Amino acid sequence: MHELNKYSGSSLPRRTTKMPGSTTLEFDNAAYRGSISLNTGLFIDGKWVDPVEPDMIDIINPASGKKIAAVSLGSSKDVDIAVKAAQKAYKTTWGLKCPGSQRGKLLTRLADLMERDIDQFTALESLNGGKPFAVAKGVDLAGAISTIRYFGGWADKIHGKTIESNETKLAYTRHEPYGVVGQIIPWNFPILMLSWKAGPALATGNCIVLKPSEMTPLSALKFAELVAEAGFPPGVVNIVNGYGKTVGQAISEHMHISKVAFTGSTLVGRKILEAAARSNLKVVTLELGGKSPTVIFDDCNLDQTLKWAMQAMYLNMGQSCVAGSRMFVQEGIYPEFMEKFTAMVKAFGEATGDPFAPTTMHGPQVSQVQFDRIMSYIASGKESGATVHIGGDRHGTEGYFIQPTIFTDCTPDMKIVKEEIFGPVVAVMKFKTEEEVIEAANATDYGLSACVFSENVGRALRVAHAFESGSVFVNSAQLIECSIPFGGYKASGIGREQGEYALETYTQVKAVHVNTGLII
Ligand SMILES: NC(=O)C1=CN([C@@H]2O[C@H](COP(=O)(O)OP(=O)(O)OC[C@H]3O[C@@H](n4cnc5c(N)ncnc54)[C@H](O)[C@@H]3O)[C@@H](O)[C@H]2O)C=CC1
Ligand code: BAL
Repeated sequence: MHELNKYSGSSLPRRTTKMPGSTTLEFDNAAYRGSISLNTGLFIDGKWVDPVEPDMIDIINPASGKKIAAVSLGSSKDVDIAVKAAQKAYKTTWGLKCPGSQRGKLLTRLADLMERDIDQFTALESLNGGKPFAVAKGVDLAGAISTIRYFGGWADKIHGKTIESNETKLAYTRHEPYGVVGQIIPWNFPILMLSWKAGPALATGNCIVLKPSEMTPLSALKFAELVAEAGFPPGVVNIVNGYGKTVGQAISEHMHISKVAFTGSTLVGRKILEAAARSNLKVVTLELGGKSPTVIFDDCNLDQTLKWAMQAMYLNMGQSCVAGSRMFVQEGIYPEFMEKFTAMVKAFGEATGDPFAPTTMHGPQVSQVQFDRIMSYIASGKESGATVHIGGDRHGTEGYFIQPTIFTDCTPDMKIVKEEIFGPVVAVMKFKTEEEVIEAANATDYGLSACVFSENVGRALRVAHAFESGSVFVNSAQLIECSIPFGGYKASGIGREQGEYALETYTQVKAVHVNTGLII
C-alpha cells in the first residue's frame, strides 16, 4: 500500500494514492517544504518485507490526534527471521569477518547521509513526536548524527590488552562482539535513542535486531533506508516494528540474542530482566526512569540558573528521563527565583502550538495515553494538597497539549514528588541547609541525573559527589553528549551508554593464554 499525505503545519493528512508498503508525506510549512517517501514494512536482511502475519498500526500526529500513516506490525515470527538474518551476517560479512576500519567507514558514511537528510528526519520527528522543529533539529538530530559519527571513529580502536603473567606465559585479551543484539527503543527521543544503541553495537561488530516504539517508528524507517544506501551488508541492521508485548518480548526472550539494550519504563525493564533470566541469561543494559533533583542554592547565578532550570524541566514537553522534576530552592532566593521562574514558564507556555511554527517552543505530549497519565498526576497533585502555581490544565481542544505546570507546597509523600510523571510538571520545594537538601534529593528509588546550582565551587562539588546519581550537572542541565557515559544508579538502570564505556557493554572479553615455555 502506498499513501500520500500532505501537511501544512499540523493540518489533517490528505491521502491521495495507494501502492504496496510505502507512504509519501508532503510538508508545506515554514519549517519544512517537500515530500518524504518512506517504506512502511519491516527491514530484514537488507530488504523491505511484509510481516509473516500481516498487521498494521496507525501512526498518529500528536498535535492533531489524527492519523499520519499506517506501518507494518511484526510478531515473534518476524523476530525469528530477523535473528537468522543477523546470525548469517555476523558469521559471513560482519563481526570478526569485517575489519573495524570498514565498519567505521560505513558508520561515517551513514552519519553523512543522515546529515544530508537532516531536515527530512527532523520533519518526521516533529510530525510523529510533536517536537518543535528547531529543537528536534538541534537536539535530536544533531545528537543522533554526532553519535553515529563518534562511534564510527571508535570502530578501529577496539582492542584488548597484553598481560605478562610470568616468563613462560603470554596472555592477552580480545574484546569480541556478542553476535546478535536486541535493541528496544522508546518514543521520547526516537532517532536519538536509536543512535545511542545502533552506534556502539555496530562499531563493535554486532548485528542488531531493533524495535522502535510502535508509536514513533517513522524516523527508524528512514534510518533503515540510509543503512541500505550506505552499503551495510544485508542482515547487519534489522528493524522490526511492533508492540512491546509481542516483538519486544520476543527479543527479550530469544535464545539467539546474546544481549539486549532497552530504554523505557522501569516496569518493562524488570520484565526484560526476567525474560533474560528465563531464557539464555543474555546480558541486559537498561536505561529507565528518573525523578531528578534540581538543587538551587542562594549563591547561584540566578539568570543562568533560571534558564538551565527551565531546560532541565520542560525540554521535550517534560518527556525526558532526566527531567528536573523535583526542584529544591534555598529559602533566601526562593521569592525572587519563583517570581522570575513563573514569568519564564508563563512565556514558554504562551509559545505552545504547532511544532512546525517558528515561534513554537512547547508541543504536545506524544499520545492520548501519556496525556491521560500526566493529567491524572496533575489531578493527584491537586487532591493531595499541593498548589497549582501555574498551568495545571490542558492547552487547547485538539491534540495532546498540556500547559507547563508548577506545583508548590509539595511534600515528600506526594505522588507528584515520588513518581516519574514524564510531562511538563515540576514540584517545587523550599530548603534551608545543604545537609537537608542532599538527604531530600536522594530520597528516591531513582538515580539517573541531578543538577546543582551554586557559585561556591566547593559546595557545588560536595553536593555533586553526594548525589546518588549516574549523571550530575553543575551549573547546567541536560547536556548529554555522545562522548560522556550515561546511565542510572538505583532503579534508573543498569550499565552505561555513550562514550568509551558503551563499547564495554557491547563486547565480551576473551583471555587467551599462550604457553611460551612451560613443560609438564
Ligand atoms: N527512560 C526513558 O527515556 C523512558 C521512560 N519512559 C517511562 O515509561 C512510562 C510509560 O511509557 P511507555 O510507553 O508505556 O513505556 P514502555 O517502557 O512501555 O515503552 C518503551 C519501549 O518498550 C517496549 N515494550 C513495552 N512492553 C514491553 C515488553 N513487555 N517487553 C519488551 N519491550 C516492551 C515498547 O514497545 C517501547 O518500544 C513513561 O511515562 C515514562 O515514565 C517511557 C519512555 C522512555
Ligand atoms: N533517555 C535518555 C534521554 C532522555 O530521555 O532525556
